[in-house]
Amino acid sequence: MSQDAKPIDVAVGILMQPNGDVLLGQRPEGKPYAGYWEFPGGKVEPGEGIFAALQREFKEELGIEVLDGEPWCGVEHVYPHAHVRLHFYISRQWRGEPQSLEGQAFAWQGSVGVQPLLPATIPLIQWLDQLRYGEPA
Ligand SMILES: Nc1nc2c([nH]c(=O)n2[C@H]2C[C@H](O)[C@@H](COP(=O)(O)OP(=O)(O)OP(=O)(O)O)O2)c(=O)[nH]1
Repeated sequence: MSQDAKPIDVAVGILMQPNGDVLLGQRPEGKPYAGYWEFPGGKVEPGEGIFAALQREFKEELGIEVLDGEPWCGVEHVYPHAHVRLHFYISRQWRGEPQSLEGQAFAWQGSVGVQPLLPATIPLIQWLDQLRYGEPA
């Protein structure tokens, strides 16, 4: 895909527990960057709102209903396979217990220790630590 192509919008959700733990998932076989860790989410469909896409993806992948989401930050990244515009939301309220409906591995993480992470997601981890634990002294 050409780097000039219009970016693809992707809705991404960071589920955050009261203790600050966040949920990561591992990309399945058959997708670009299979085995890499990411925050759950996926491409926004034509005519779909970003938060609606996020709710749909969480229903499909994890079987939960995301009840609220605060837009947090946007990141654009050009991969060899696609030019993506990622819309990250932080969600603290959902209904149901996450289950792996599409065979992916998921992990709740405090300080994120799973590796490797998708390149565009790497900077988020430090920003997230600043959000959860404050600026380093
Ligand atoms: N979900 C998610 N996607 C991310 C993150 N970081 C990052 O660069 N991406 C990129 C990888 C992909 O190019 C794109 C998401 O597309 P995808 O292929 O996983 O989406 P999808 O589930 O809708 O895929 P499909 O229906 O086409 O199979 O966003 C992240 O933290 N979470």
